[in-house]
Amino acid sequence: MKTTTTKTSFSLKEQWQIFKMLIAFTKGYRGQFLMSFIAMAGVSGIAAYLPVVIQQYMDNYLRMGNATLMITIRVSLFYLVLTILKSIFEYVQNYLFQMASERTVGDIRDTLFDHVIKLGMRYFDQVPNGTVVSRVTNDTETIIEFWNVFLNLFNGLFNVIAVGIAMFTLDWELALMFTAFLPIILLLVYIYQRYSTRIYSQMRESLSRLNARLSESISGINIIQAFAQEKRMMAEFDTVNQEYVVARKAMFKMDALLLMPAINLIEASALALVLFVLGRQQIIDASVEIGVIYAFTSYSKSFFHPLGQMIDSLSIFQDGIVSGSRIKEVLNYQEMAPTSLPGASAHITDGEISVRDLSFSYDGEKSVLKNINFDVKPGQTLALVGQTGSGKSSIINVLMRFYEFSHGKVMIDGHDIKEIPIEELRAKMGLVLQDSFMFYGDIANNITLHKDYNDEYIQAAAQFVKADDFIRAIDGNYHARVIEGGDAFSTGQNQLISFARTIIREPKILILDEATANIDTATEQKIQSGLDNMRRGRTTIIIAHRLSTIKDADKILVLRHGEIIESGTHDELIAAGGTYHDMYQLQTYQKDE
Ligand SMILES: Nc1ncnc2c1ncn2[C@@H]1O[C@H](COP(=O)(O)OP(=O)(O)OP(=O)(O)O)[C@@H](O)[C@H]1O
Repeated sequence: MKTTTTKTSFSLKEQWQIFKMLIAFTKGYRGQFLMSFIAMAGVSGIAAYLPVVIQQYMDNYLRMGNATLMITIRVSLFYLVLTILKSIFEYVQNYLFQMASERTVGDIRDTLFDHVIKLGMRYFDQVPNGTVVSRVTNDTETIIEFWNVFLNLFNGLFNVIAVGIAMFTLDWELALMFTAFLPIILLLVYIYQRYSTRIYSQMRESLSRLNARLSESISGINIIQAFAQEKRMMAEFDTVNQEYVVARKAMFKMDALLLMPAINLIEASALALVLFVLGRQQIIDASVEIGVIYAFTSYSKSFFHPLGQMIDSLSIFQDGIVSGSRIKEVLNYQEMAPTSLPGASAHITDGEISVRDLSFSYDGEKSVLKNINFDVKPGQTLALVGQTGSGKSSIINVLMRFYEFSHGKVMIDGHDIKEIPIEELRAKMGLVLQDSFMFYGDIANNITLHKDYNDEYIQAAAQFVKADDFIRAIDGNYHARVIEGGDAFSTGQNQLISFARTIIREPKILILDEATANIDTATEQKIQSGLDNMRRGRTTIIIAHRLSTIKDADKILVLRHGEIIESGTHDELIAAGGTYHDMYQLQTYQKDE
């Protein structure tokens, strides 16, 4: 399945489906949207009625010369009350609409996050982090704008209806002249829609190229600087930036030409025509009511302007559809993280592992593990060695159930691994990776991961893995701030914290995937005693490139191209004089040199 779309134009049917998906999110807030539309109808009604109040005052009183002070005050007060009422309706309309659309989009964000956090690792292998972030933030933000399109759309519609009724009531012939301009507006909508779709899609594509270039540059900044690639990156960025500027220029040109100026022109023409007709009538029979002229002059603005806003919104509609399609795509991605079988209830008690005929592939095509068989008794240590890409981490990925496997059997304590609930599996298998991720918070939170352990327990865990000394030496001790990613501490210190995080959960099985690879040999020796403490009495699987660190393992498996090619203890493998022997010789030789 394709996971990231760059598609920016959609057929009507596709647009309708995306629209339906977005509309489904309004479910809990339809009452608010409805109330907002009712308030909007009120605003349009009052706005259309206000000129009638003035028109009647002018034609019935001023023109007739019978406007008393009392009448004038009454008309003014009436006008004032209507205006205040209109403002209240406007407030209700905007407040409810914005509230409902913010809440809807809040729900979309939650739904997206809840979905993404449960997705299988394959999704994250295929989709760059920046893209996932953009789906949950930028694309949902666009949906707020998208709802505003409907605000403008209904506003325009209510206005046309209310002003239309008012105009026809006042003078149907003049009203007909105004409405005769509507087909021109429709033509404008058609032309604008045709050009804007193309121009906006070009603009969005160049913006997404710009974002991609930017995020690539920032994530690879150390490599860019180390290899003196700044000039090339600047030139490439400038090219995509210029493309974006050109696309935006095209959009401004189109907007400047087609939007408000065109609407203003139509409005002025309609008004000119009406004035011409009224002027002629005045010359012929002096029957023109001055208030009607006033009313039609105000209507020309309120009739055509909301229509202009409606056209302006059309491009945002397209943006919303594109963002909606991306949101839909994420929600439709159904390859979830592996789960246990329904009703799974097995427990891990001793930590005995047995793997039979395990084959595994990430993409369903290329096998990265072929026919893997091994057993680890409780408390034993198994080491996996082999060249880069030989499949060591893939075995861990299968054991941790990060990826689903389709061939073979993995048993823990005699239970099929799929019969063990995922929570039980993750609670009893302690994983330490090469890069220990630190969460925003303090050291204690990073050890407990917000589970309820008391302070003594936290300290005991840190002492056990030899992390206590360094933690006590820093300001704030266990409550020292940790920034996301753990940049405040050294790699070794981060690793010690992650050991404490693992050991506090008292796992039955320990998995160390190059846990000391980023640490210098001197620090590694210090950390080693912490690691030895962790391993004692626990089934342990270790991946290590430095073979000196796994000499004491009960069994060593040597992998090549996803297959086990040698298996035995360090002494047995050295005696066998095979690949392990050569690897060990090479490392010892390099060290001696
Ligand atoms: N997430 C993934 N998606 C697709 N293929 C992958 C993925 N991770 C690893 N591979 C492929 O699977 C094979 C085995 O990789 P694996 O990471 O298990 O090797 P490794 O022995 O742990 O290597 P290293 O020592 O470099 O960590 C490699 O060919 C690799 O390209």
